[in-house]
Amino acid sequence: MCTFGLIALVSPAKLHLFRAGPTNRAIAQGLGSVLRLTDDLTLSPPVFLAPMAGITDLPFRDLVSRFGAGLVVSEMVASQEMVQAKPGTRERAELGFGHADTAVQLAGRDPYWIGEAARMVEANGAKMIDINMGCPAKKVVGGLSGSALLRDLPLALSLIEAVTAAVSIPVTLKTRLGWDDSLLNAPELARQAEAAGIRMITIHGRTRCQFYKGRADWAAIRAVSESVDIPVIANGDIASPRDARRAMQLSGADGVMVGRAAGGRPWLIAQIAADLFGTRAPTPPTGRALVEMVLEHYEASLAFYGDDLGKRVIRKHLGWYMDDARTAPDMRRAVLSEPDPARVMALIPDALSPEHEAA
Ligand SMILES: Cc1cc2nc3c(=O)[nH]c(=O)nc-3n(C[C@H](O)[C@H](O)[C@H](O)COP(=O)(O)O)c2cc1C
Repeated sequence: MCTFGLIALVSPAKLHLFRAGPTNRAIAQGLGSVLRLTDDLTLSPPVFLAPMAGITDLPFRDLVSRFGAGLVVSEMVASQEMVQAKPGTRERAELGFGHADTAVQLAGRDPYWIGEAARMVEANGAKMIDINMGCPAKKVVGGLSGSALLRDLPLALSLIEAVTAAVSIPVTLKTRLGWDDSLLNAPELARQAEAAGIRMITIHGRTRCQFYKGRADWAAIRAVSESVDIPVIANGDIASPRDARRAMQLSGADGVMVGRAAGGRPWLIAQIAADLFGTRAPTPPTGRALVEMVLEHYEASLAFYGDDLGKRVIRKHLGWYMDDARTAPDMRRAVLSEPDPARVMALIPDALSPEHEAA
């Protein structure tokens, strides 16, 4: 099932669907909803699903794509581990059927391995590669990848160059405002990245040392928007169309990327896009339609990972679906503690029904 290499071959290219005009920023802020990354690749609408390890796997990306998203990004894939086929790594880069609007995100600290991984991802049929220079986790930073690269721009640049030299598909970058308040060097990194061929940059409006504390500073992203001509995407704490509008205004960015708030609400990206860019508004499912969607997500997870891992991975999504449905605590506990997938599926209709809402 997780046949890296086979699945992607049948992804139809959903490119060239929109006409793009002269400059990205003018289009995104004025005429409409198209970002041109290269002559061959446009993204529309510029409202994207953020990469989230353990969350944005193929079943979830697929669901979000079906509601509508200009781009969905895979979980971060460690380059060397992927090339060496370490268990679990290649599944993260799976593209699935029918969705060309997926970027595979690579993390790495060695130009050789990240270049090899990029070649592999392109050969598998990906249309875009994103490089992770934002992950704050100690394990990643300790290995000198993720946001640690903000403290070593020459290494960051050599990784970017290794990827852009290895592939002909567009390469993008995701990072933070800087390492800490005394090193807010995202604009410098963005300028160097643009010169090295990066086609779009996403900025999470926090520093590495903030991890996820405080609020994302959308206004601080403006320094990056004003430093480069490539599209800039604002990220961090965007949970509604109102937030997205404000983030775009304050940051001067060309689009937004939404992470945590999409958990349990796979339609949120499409809702934001409809509000900001006038694309087709999704109908958030309720009642029977919601139950069917959640059951389908559950089954997709079991099919993708196998029952044992699948039932564990999907549990956090079930928790978010139940948060959104305001499921009563006892019912919630029953669903989340049930080990048998068939019994979980039998409980889902009740758990998501209004009678089991918390008082
Ligand atoms: C559980 C989790 C996993 C994440 N994994 C990744 C990742 O693999 N790559 C990455 O660039 N960012 C990762 N992020 C950061 C998100 O992409 C995003 O930048 C951050 O959550 C802020 O956006 P949000 O407030 O919309 O969630 C992760 C965040 C969370 C919460």
